[in-house]
Amino acid sequence: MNFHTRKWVKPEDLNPNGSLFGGTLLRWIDEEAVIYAIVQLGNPHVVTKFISEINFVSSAKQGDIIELGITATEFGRTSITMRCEVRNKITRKTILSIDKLVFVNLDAEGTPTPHGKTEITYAYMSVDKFTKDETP
Ligand SMILES: CCCCCCCCCCCCCCCC(=O)SCCNC(=O)CCNC(=O)[C@H](O)C(C)(C)COP(=O)(O)OP(=O)(O)OC[C@H]1O[C@@H](n2cnc3c(N)ncnc32)[C@H](O)[C@@H]1OP(=O)(O)O
Repeated sequence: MNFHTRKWVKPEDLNPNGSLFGGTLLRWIDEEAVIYAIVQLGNPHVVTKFISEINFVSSAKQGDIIELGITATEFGRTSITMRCEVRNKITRKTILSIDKLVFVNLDAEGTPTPHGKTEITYAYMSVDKFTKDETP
């Protein structure tokens, strides 16, 4: 799993207990996951369909740097399924895990449409970004 996105937990991200708001973290994950799905499927018309149990394993506090990891686990006909993990960048302690996030590939009318993908790729709109060995 690649942890591409890092976030610095700031005062505006905190709940009244002083730890990272769960809803804020979920918003960051939804955004990260949809960008991943758009890149993998090569289509900007993608929606969140299903998110499985969310396990808030440990909390993050102000000043922590956290990183979001997403990987595709299954390519369906019109859907892509991903797994997500969030961890503390310094300690590597897991903050959250989600086993299943399903996004659906849509046509211009908003109808599910086959994406034709079967495996993880490293290209977007036919532009190769890196080879597998070069991924950060
Ligand atoms: C590089 C960057 C460029 C950026 C460039 C700009 C981009 C700029 C655009 C940004 C975009 C942002 C997007 C943000 C993310 C939202 O915020 S999306 C908003 C929240 N989500 C929604 O509003 C979706 C609402 N739901 C729906 O509209 C309909 O349920 C859907 C998604 C059209 C699907 O309809 P449906 O009748 O369920 O369709 P159906 O054909 O039965 O199933 C479709 C697939 O879903 C699967 N599925 C259905 N139900 C389930 C379930 N409960 N569990 C698991 N899978 C299921 C099916 O198995 C099927 O998969 P495949 O077997 O074909 O692989």
